[in-house]
Formats: sequence, structure tokens, C-alpha cells
Amino acid sequence: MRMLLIHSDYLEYEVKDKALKKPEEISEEQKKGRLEEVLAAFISVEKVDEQNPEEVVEKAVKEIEDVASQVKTKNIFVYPFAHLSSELGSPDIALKILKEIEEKLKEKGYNVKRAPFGYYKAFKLSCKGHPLAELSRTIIPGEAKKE
Ligand SMILES: Nc1ncnc2c1ncn2[C@@H]1O[C@H](CO)[C@@H](NC(=O)[C@@H](N)CO)[C@H]1O
Repeated sequence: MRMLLIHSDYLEYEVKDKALKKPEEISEEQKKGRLEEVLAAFISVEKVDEQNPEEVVEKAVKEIEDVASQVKTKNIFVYPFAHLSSELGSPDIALKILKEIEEKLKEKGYNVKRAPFGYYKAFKLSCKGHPLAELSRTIIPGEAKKE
């Protein structure tokens, strides 16, 4: 999994078009979203993650919590982003993993939004620009077989 973490004054998105034949079903309300004072987590789920999705979810949640506590926000935007890797995992498993990350963060008391999966979306972001405002993480399942 590749994650780009941006601490931002806000993130807002608007769904524009389908990017997959069968994108995630969404309500009218989910076609737009915005969070203020947010840690945006742009996530590419990779093929290797399919070897141990549970472990990847756990590691991703830990990394997000770690940065969120450093930048002092409880607002998290989980944003599916297929542009951080050339070895993307399957959409079905990717969506499952992203939903799990969202759920686990909510269980831990974070205010979480997740952008819809399988769409082209317009988005606006206002990166805060402090030293911890732009971070990236690479997460590999521990038991992943080394080719
Ligand atoms: N392995 C993967 N990891 C994360 N997201 C993934 C994915 N496979 C599919 N998606 C989702 O489907 C859209 C088309 O690839 C993706 N859309 C996007 O990435 C938008 N920024 C528009 O390009 C994304 O919603």
C-alpha cells in the first residue's frame, strides 16, 4: 500500500464520472464531501496487500493515527487514489481494505469521511505547509513473500 498524507485546512471533492464499470454505489449526499482541519490520506492499495489485507489495514490505521496525533487533528479523509503505484490491487479488495480503514478509525473515535470509490472526482485541498504537512508511507504485509 502507498499512502500520501496531507495535513490540510480543508479537503472537498465532487464526483464527476465513473472511472470503473462498476463503481461503489453511492447516495446523492455522497457525491460531494468536505472536511475542515483534516489529515487527508490518499491511498493506493497494491497487489502485495492482497496477501494479508487485515495486517495492511492495521498498519495503515496505526500510521494514520501516528501522524494525526502529531499534527493534532481528529478529522481524517480516506481518499482512494489509484495514482501512487504501478502495481494496483484489485478494485474489490481495495474497496474492502479502504472501508476497513474507515471503520477502524471511526471505532477509535476519529471523525472520518471516505471519498467514493471508482469515480473521477474534482477535489480541492489546502496543504498547511508545515514540516509534517506532507508525508508518504509504504506499507507491506509482514508475511508478504519476497519474489
Ligand atoms: N488499487 C486501488 N487503490 C485505490 N483506489 C482504487 C484502486 N483501484 C481502483 N481504485 C478506484 O477506482 C478508480 C479508478 O481506478 C480510482 N479513482 C481515482 O483514483 C481518482 N483519483 C480518479 O482517478 C479509485 O477510486
